Amino acid sequence: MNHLPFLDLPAILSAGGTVRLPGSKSLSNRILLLAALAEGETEVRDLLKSDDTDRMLEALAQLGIRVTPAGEGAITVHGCGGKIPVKEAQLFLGNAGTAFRPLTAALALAGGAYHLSGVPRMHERPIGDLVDALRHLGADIECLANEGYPPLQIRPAALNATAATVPVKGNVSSQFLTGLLMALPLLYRTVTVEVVGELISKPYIEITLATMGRFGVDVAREGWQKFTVQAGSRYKSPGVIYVEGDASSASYFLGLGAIAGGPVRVEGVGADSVQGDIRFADALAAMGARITMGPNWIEAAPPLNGSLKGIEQDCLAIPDAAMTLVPVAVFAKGLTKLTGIASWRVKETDRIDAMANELRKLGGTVETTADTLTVYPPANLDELHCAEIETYDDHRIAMCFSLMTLATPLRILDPGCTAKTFPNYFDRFAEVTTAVPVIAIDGPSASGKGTVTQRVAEALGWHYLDSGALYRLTALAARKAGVDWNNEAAVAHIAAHLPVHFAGGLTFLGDEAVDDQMRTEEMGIGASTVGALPAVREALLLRQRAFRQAPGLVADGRDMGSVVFPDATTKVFLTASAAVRAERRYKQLMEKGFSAKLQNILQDLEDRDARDAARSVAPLRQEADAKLLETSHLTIVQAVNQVLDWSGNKAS
Ligand SMILES: O=C(O)C1=C[C@@H](OP(=O)(O)O)[C@@H](O)[C@H](O)C1
Ligand SMILES: C=C(OP(=O)(O)O)C(=O)O
Repeated sequence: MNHLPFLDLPAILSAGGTVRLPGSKSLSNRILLLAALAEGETEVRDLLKSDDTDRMLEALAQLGIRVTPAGEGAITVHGCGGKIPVKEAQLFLGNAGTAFRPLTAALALAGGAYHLSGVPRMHERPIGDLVDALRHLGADIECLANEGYPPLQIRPAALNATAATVPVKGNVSSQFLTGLLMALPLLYRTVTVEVVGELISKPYIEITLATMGRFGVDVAREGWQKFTVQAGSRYKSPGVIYVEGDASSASYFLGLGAIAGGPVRVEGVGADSVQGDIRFADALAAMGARITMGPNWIEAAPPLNGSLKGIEQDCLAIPDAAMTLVPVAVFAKGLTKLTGIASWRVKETDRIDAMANELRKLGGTVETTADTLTVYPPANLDELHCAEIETYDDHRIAMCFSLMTLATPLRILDPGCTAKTFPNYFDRFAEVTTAVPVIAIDGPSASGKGTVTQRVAEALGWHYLDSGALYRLTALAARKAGVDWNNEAAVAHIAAHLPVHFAGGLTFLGDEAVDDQMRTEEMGIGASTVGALPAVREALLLRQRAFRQAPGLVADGRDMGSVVFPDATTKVFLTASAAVRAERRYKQLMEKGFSAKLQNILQDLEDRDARDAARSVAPLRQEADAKLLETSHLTIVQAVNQVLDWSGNKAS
């Protein structure tokens, strides 16, 4: 599991390949609960292993349901035949709606005392409409903090034996109707659920009915209005049951296939799926993507000619996958308006605000209302820029924004939040994407690496990063602000907010071109001093990674291959003897008309080498995977050609 505070994603050039999907969250948690309530043993195969299913499994264990391993990706649930063994328990259900809502319903009718709680956000997610329906049936449920919200205390109650119908509202979440339907067989009498008003997320009710059917309970229905569970309905184990791949998880890869070259194929869901979120593929097709489908797979590729086009899409039936249309829309021509998404506001976070805020951080243009979100794609993708993406403990925000790497590198905060439904999402993502290549050239001061790096970048038509310049600029900015170079916190603050930009071959700090000021020996010492401070290196990390833009980057520094771009496609350690470097620096200074003493330069270089090699953070050394380029006896052209040769790229 991923507990990193952040994950920096490089920009990507393209995506293609096949992804085997993890199991469906919606199916996994329904199957687990029904297998627990059923008579007999159920072997569940391809179960999703994630936070949400772990919460359900933990709850079932506490309720006395025995679950035993049954080989790779499979478990056996020993059903209780409708009689939950443990009559008193405190259950923590995290932020799993598919655990919280159905367990509330089942336990309210189970005749025990149960305390149900979740993460703070779960206590802000409404459950009042389900509680009202269960109270109508005679259940004793207390909302312990705020009426209509968890945490809940359920107590044994004399259930109302005469209520033949139970009304439930379904305009906030379909999980209320789902929970009620799944629990009704515990009443052992005929009850009809009447849906009051609008029902959202309808396809999830189909998943519920289909799963109940697999466990032997057929629900009679009148459209979307009435659902009747007959007396005598009992869950019976189907023996072995397979969990389909997750159609919502598929959306990220299909979205990628549609925008980034493709094709990308997902395996585990397809035309035969019971999950409504496969209809996300229709929305992509409406945007012009090429979609093909088999019974158990879906493939997406961009339009053959031209680009995707914006659409207006009613998302009421695909609330989860619809979020993926937001990043996809950025790469389309014309605006995309998503409607019917009011429920986004009561999910893992307020998803309308979260998606809009984070897209704006990258430079995107978004408009929102209470129940719509409109994306205005930029005229030019260059308008988008690197930023830190807040994920609000919402797996889908983290996964959605990974698609934005087709435009810019970015930082995902708390990437581990994908564990709610897709623990190793970013590994799968890396497997089907090709990151922008980086040639990392590290080496000591005055080795000539700056010149070689620039020439390699020019030859390839790639971007160029002079990372040393960022350290020099930090030292210069600190000096201008009167901040001591050893004041770590203050210098790190300056580094994080450095108003730097590079234009016309010049380096600007604010409005001032500072190339001459930063290229002095003194600022060289400043760079090495501030560069030894871990907080400063940390503050400059994302700024450096932001340079990794298509078609490629050639980066010059001291920790390019080891720290900043550990996945660099080519790593070079470029050096020369101290004597040769001192001579080169001496000549440079003479040419610029500065006076200097060769012996002093040599001494300074040797001191700096020692300081750089000895520092505890990112010490200067040749990494095991870097190729050594000793340039003492090479011309610049020879050195450039050697790097080009190692990188496998030809000059453009
Ligand atoms: O029943 C289900 O499995 C789900 C129903 C949907 O919720 P709403 O009905 O609250 O929209 C969906 O967003 C959620 O991820 C899973
Ligand atoms: C809304 C979601 O989850 P939950 O099952 O907790 O409602 C989701 O997975 O997007």
